Amino acid sequence: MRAAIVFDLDGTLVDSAPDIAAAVNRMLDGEGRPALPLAVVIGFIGNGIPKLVERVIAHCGLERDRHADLTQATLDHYSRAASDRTVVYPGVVPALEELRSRGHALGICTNKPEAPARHVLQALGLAGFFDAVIGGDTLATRKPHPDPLHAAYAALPAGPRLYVGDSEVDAETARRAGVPFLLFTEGYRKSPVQDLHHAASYGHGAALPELVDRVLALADRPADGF
Ligand SMILES: O=C(O)COP(=O)(O)O
Ligand SMILES: [Mg+2]
Repeated sequence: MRAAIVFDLDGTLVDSAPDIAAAVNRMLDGEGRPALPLAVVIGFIGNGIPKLVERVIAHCGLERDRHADLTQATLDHYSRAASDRTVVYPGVVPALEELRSRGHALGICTNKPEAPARHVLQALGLAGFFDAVIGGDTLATRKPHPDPLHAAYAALPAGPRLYVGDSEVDAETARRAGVPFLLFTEGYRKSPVQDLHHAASYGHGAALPELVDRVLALADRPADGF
């Protein structure tokens, strides 16, 4: 069965938080503010850069009416260094190779803006796996709105659909799109696994190909009601 499998990017395929935190901290440095620890910035990731900056502003007590220019400054810093410290999670490359060799079509639906998302995919050697890349600024809406996910499937050949992600936002997006969700448990999730609506979960990329088979087989049985 050839499926259309769409992946989230940050915290699912790549550990990009160190570069995101570096961009935030360069912006804060420009404001004369101290750097934030990585763990704090990770807690702000998931809804795209504008929301991330809104959370930084609230956390640091910066002026809220600076949101537009602080977002632009963060994006500028990030765009200049989006792949310096970002790494692909273990097992992801062989898993993507295996999924492609089984004939599945792969896509990306991320809240990261599309340009840096494409840059990161290219720089880390992942771009060739994906036939669709939808970023946080590709459409007028972003996750958890289901439209970006629908747009990713629309750009792939028809087939059973799966979404793979790491966060509350991804689980909610899949739920709203009516698509089974595979949860990567080692990304930037904030709540316990059981609080996220998901069909299956995994903690290492190597588990993905078999898990995809299992969830596709389940989804094929109408009584399971995904
Ligand atoms: O940019 C973000 O906030 C999150 O990006 P993601 O959707 O790839 O996890
Ligand atoms: Mg993510």
